[in-house]
Amino acid sequence: MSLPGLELTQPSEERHHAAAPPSQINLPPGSEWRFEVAFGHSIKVKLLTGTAELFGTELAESQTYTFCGTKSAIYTWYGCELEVSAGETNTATLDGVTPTAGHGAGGCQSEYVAEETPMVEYANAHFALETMRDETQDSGKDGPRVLLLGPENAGKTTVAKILTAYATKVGRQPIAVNLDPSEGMLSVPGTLTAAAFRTMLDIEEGWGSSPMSGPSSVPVKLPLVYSYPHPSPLDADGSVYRPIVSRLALSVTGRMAEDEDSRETGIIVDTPGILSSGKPGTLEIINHIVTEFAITTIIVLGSERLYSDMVKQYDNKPSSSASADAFDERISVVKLSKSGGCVDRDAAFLKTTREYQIKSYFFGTSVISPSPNTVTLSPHTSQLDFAALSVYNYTVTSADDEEEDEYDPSQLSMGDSFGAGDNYNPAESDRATPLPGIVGLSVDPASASNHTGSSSIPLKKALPPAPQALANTLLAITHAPTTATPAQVRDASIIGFLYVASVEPEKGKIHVLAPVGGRVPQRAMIWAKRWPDEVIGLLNDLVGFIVTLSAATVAEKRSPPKPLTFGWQRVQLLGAFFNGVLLFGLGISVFLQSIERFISLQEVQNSKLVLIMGSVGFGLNVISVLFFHDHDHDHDHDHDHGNEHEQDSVSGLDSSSHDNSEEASHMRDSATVDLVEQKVCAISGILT
Ligand SMILES: Nc1ncnc2c1ncn2[C@@H]1O[C@H](COP(=O)(O)OP(=O)(O)OP(=O)(O)O)[C@@H](O)[C@H]1O
Repeated sequence: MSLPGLELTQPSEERHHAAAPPSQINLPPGSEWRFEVAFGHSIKVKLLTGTAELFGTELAESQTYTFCGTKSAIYTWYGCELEVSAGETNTATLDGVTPTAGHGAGGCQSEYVAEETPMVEYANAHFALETMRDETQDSGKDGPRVLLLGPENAGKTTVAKILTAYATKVGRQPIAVNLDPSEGMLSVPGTLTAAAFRTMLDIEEGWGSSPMSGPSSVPVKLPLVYSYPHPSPLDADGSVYRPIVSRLALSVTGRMAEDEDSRETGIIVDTPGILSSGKPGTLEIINHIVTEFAITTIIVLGSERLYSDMVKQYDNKPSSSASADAFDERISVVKLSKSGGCVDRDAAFLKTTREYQIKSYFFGTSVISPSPNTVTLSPHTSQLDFAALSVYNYTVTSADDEEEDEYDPSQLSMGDSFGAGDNYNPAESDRATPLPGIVGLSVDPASASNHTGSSSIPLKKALPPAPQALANTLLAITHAPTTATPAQVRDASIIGFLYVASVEPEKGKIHVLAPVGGRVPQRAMIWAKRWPDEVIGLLNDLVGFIVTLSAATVAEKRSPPKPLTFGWQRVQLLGAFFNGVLLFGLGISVFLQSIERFISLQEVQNSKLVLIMGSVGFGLNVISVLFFHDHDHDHDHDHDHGNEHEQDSVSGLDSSSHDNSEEASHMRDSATVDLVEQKVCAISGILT
């Protein structure tokens, strides 16, 4: 909307694309350059001289890094010079966000140099942890287990990244754990993850990428993912969150027991800001995490009150580790300053970030800004019979939203958690033993039994007809078999995700987008009905993006030519064979002509036959090449062909291959082919 005379119109395309000239930024030692870039616009940053790091990960000199939709900072210990220039402005990236280039260097919305930073404190925290790690080598005890607490936007994730990056830089292998379902670490939002970091983090991508994101210049990390499709840990009074945290802690402890490097280095746990809000139930969840991960160091950021509470509750108390008594292992509570650079991210920015995480899971990082370092992926569409799927849905009440789902415990089978063959014991898994010496946080046994009883796992199987609400949401494919009990489904780790593009209840079909081709694994799935929020028209939004990419990215990346289908390969091989015969025949013919007078006429006739055969071969080869291009072109635009492609992907690979994540990643790598053709094909398939 515009007001006449005030020129409050939408910024023009020209203004979007007006590239600011490259700026040079000189950073004195111990300072940082803070910058904010809007979604849809990108900036390019190059380190010209000196050394610099982004949240602990060092920038390479003369390498161009592209940033888009980010609020970040580049710090230097010894001083450096940066060159900042405008990148591309992509108008077809993300829905609901108008790409705007700001007035800062390179089109940043905001950018400035800050000389007061808490980086020395953070580095000291790292060296203190290093001292503890060194002690583990001699004594045999486990490395430090660090818990980061603080309100929202206090910089917890940033400190987790810095401590992880510094640890990997000195050759350690920390296990980073993300317990914040509102943002995914190496995964989509709505998950709790853990990953062992042996190699550097990704400057542009934050934590980096997993093998499911395709090839990457930075070594990929393999995360362990559990589904928690709720925005807050307090949903259902933590009765869903706590068992999943226990499960994750069990896996992390198991890894530490088997991996000497991880055991020595320890773990770094990032938490959601709501745990530090003082709301009812938050202290119980903090206690659960401290107990399950046998935390030894609690770092509090940006809240004096929380720090004081934590000191009272935990400081100098023995940790819950089995070896705590033997080594006299005690918890220490530490306060670190919140960086002045921490910015509040509004709801729209966070929503767009989540959308980007989901889109990039399926389409690659180039979905946000095509650049040489981004990856373009090619997901597959398929049509599934809903009745053949085993889809589970959490039927719980949100902390913020009282009217919710059809939670009716009577509908949940009593045998679900204690059924034959199910050895799950909620008393063990859901409740952590309170820390010795810690009082005041024990949970009321009545309320505990409310959530640990056999009928309390609020997971219900979604029965046909397929609910319309499935559209535009994610399905998490678990490792649990389709016959698993709700407890097993909840406790199972995740293989991958499907995006439900549309639902046809009358036909009992759903159209899904999968990161890899082939048959969808026959496993139990968890429907992310509540969280992450709907991503409307994931496919439709991308049509414009694909067109843009066809000109920019595909040409730039010079992707390898699409391999021929087997039938056309045979035609071309035949043509090549005839070509060979032609050349050979030509040679023979010339030879025979030259000695014609010495041999019989019949042989000369034969040489002419060879010549004709060769000509036919040449013609066939030319036709096959021409036809291949025609076919390729048709493939892009023909709806029917899209349907054939869809059928192929449904009846393709056996599901067992999906169990192995490395295999899946390999499949994913091989699926990184010409985007334009495959995407249009996928879209034509999904729209019909
Ligand atoms: N020194 C800094 N300069 C510029 N931006 C920063 C700095 N430190 C953190 N930020 C940015 O501030 C925002 C909030 O930081 P961060 O995500 O680390 O907070 P958090 O406590 O983990 O938040 P939440 O609890 O909401 O997940 C992020 O976008 C982060 O990149």
